[in-house]
Amino acid sequence: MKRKIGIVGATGYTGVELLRLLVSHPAVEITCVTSREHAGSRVDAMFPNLRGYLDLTFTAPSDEALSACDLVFFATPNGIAMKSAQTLLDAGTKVIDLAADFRIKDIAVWEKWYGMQHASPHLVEEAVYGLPELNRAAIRNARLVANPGCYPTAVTLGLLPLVENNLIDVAGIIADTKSGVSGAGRKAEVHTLLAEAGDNFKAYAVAGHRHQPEIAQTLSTIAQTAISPVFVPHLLPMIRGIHATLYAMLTTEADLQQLYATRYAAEPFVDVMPAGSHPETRSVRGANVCRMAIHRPGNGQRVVVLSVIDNLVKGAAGQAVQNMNLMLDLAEGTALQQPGLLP
Ligand SMILES: NC(=O)C1=CN([C@@H]2O[C@H](COP(=O)(O)OP(=O)(O)OC[C@H]3O[C@@H](n4cnc5c(N)ncnc54)[C@H](OP(=O)(O)O)[C@@H]3O)[C@@H](O)[C@H]2O)C=CC1
Ligand SMILES: CC(=O)N[C@@H](CCC(=O)OP(=O)(O)O)C(=O)O
Repeated sequence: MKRKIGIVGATGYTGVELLRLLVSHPAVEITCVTSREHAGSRVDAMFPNLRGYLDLTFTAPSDEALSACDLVFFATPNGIAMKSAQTLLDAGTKVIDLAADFRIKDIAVWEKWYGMQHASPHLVEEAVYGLPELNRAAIRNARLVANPGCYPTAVTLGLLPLVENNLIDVAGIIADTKSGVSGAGRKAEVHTLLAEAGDNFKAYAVAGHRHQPEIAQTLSTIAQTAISPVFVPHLLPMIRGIHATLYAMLTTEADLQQLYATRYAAEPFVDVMPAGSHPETRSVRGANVCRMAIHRPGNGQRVVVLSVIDNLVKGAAGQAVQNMNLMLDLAEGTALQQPGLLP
């Protein structure tokens, strides 16, 4: 029997990306999709790319209706999933939150960065951080998964082999990252207007961005020492994609190409390119892949890792489906095999 899936916030960019991926999934059936604004409208009237794939109408969010699902995705702003998660878990429904409600283990840190009181701090400890390349076994057994942020996915995967093997000066890590505007979601905001973001390029949140503590938490847990990297995001005049340029100083000599190739050899959704390559965001557009390349400029001690993802796929909905597959004991790559969309 197909598993019943619900999506809260199905009219947003990550919500409609979940729909695009899940309509071709052979083992699941989407049974409940919510929108407060568009309740009562047909999904394919709003998203014609889904015509012929989905015969469903948006409903207003209701914990009772969502509790009939085997698994529910929250593709909602921060602070929504934390209000419903306990009710759904009590009903035996698994939960994946694409927002940040369950990502940060230190509640005080979360409340500082997200500017609100946590509604279910007791669930944060139980929640598994949904980066399969790090936590696959725990995700398989989880009822509640915190899907990672988009920038943290690109940055963490790019740095993982160096940090796991204690090869770099962790005090000097710099994560210089750039995102397309879909990373900001579908809501109307001046800074994502074509006339503002198009033909323009700028850094933002240099003084502090909420993904910095998320990256710091993961890297610090791996290294078992406090790591607080410099993290600078930029807004690129494109729609999908994140490019992270990661800088660190080697403290121990190693064959980095071999190290990365070995670390990710069994990972279906991480691609380590040949030494000296330049991964492009368009090579992962629409694909659930983190593609990376390792550089040693001048063969010195400086390491530069280039890491690209589609923020809506490996950075959000694709990673969430990968986690769903693990949680429902399905083949991990089901519905996630599409290559990137060129040009
Ligand atoms: N965009 C990206 O690249 C990434 C986004 N994320 C995170 O995923 C989440 C969703 O992002 P994104 O799809 O971009 O967001 P959008 O702003 O595009 O969509 C938000 C969705 O949530 C619904 N919603 C808003 N408020 C509520 C509420 N109070 N209760 C129930 N539903 C609500 C909206 O529909 P309606 O108002 O009609 O109910 C809409 O469908 C966010 O937390 C974001 O930070 C994570 C990684 C990457
Ligand atoms: C370009 C852009 O605006 N990106 C967003 C990415 C954040 C995001 O998606 O939030 P979570 O991953 O934490 O849910 C930002 O910088 O706020």
